[in-house]
Amino acid sequence: MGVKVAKFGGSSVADALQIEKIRKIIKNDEDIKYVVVSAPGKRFSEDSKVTDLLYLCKTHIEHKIPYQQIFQVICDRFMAVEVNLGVDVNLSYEFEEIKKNLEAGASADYIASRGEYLNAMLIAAYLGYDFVDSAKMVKFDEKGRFMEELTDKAIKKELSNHDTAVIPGFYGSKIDSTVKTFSRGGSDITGALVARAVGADVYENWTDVSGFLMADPRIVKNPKPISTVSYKELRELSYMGASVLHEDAIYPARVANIPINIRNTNRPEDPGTIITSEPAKLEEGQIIAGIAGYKDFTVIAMYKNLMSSERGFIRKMTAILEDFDVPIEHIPSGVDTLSVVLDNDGIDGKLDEIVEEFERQLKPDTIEVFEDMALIATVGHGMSYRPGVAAALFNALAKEKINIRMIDQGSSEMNIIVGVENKDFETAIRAIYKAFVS
Ligand SMILES: Nc1ncnc2c1ncn2[C@@H]1O[C@H](COP(=O)(O)OP(=O)(O)O)[C@@H](O)[C@H]1O
Ligand SMILES: N[C@@H](CC(=O)OP(=O)(O)O)C(=O)O
Repeated sequence: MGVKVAKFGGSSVADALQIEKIRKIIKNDEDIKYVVVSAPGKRFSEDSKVTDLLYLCKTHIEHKIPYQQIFQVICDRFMAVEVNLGVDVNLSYEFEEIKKNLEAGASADYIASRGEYLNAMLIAAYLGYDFVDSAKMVKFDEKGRFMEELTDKAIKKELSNHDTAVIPGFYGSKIDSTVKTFSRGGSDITGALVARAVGADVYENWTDVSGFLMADPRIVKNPKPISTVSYKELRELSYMGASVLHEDAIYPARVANIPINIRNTNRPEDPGTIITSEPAKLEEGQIIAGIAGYKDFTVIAMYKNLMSSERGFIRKMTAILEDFDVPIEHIPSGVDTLSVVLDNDGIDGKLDEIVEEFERQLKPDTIEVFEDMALIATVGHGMSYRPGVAAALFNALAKEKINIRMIDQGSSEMNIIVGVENKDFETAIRAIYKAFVS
């Protein structure tokens, strides 16, 4: 008998009906010993995720606006699940505790984490599994940086006392015991950490699509599924916006060589996508594994005569951004040109000051700023050393009259990233998909 870790995302645990589906999945596979769950997600497209409602309570309190009505909506959702599953976990006590902490000024991370906490308690009671709080196992230092080794040891130690357990995803605790969350979508990371610590044979990630698709199904109609893909290809796609798996969930599985299997809770008969160190198995004639991207970047493009022979240009540029505490996404460069791609959230309103500082310290001949840009990555090991791939991609975009503002090809030749205007994002993805896949 083996050991599997199964993570169920928000849509898979959105209400009692969905939780009944996951019970069937678990009962049909005795190897699923450890279950990681998210907070209830959307039940239909206009619905709210519990995590979003929890953050909303916190912002209401910060702005001294009554939060009780939103909190009641959250309580009602959990109470309906408790009644419909026929379990009793003393929710009214839990709600009172959360309310008390909220009013005493508990952090946004604490309040956001309660969705996973309450859902895991309910699901553990329903499955007859132990509830094990992640705050005991997933550790962050005093600055909020994730502590990999300590976490691995703590999970191993704690779970050695439990044959079967339900564990809330998304959060852990700092050394001072306060709650700290991963970034949004972080339950995928918790699942991977548990899989690594218990030496799972496979890490199953259950969601609402039958695996990784070659493009975002909200943009491309019926994109082809990917049956197998490598950790590296998947990390590129996740990092570039394919939200089905958090980009940081890949590392823990990869170091322990644990295959990740993306599955659909609503269609458990589908095999989904298997992720290992092997490159994507492509159909005859197909050269890419997938396309992903996201919006809201700024590109600052500089030209300076003889830039290529100037010493320290890039160092000075990165030092300026470090001083402003702005992370860099990409640095595409030409002979005497250098662009830097920044995430708008990361710029945090400091664009004018950054440009001024670039002008003062770097003295470029020209400096251009392109706001409202989107980045699109076309990814696949099959692209390496194959002539004509970039040309086919640029032709596809030219045919749609889309301006490419920036091009960046990773040294592995496993991806080509193009920058286009936000307004062209969806059309560009469809054009690339059409050129390479259908
Ligand atoms: N390449 C892709 N393949 C599959 N799904 C994708 C892709 N890109 C974006 N998605 C979206 O990711 C969603 C699943 O991720 P998410 O909403 O985080 O699920 P969960 O709540 O189960 O964690 C899908 O419903 C789909 O709309
Ligand atoms: N509930 C958290 C964490 C998470 O991973 O959720 P999901 O599995 O639904 O993406 C969020 O909404 O960010």
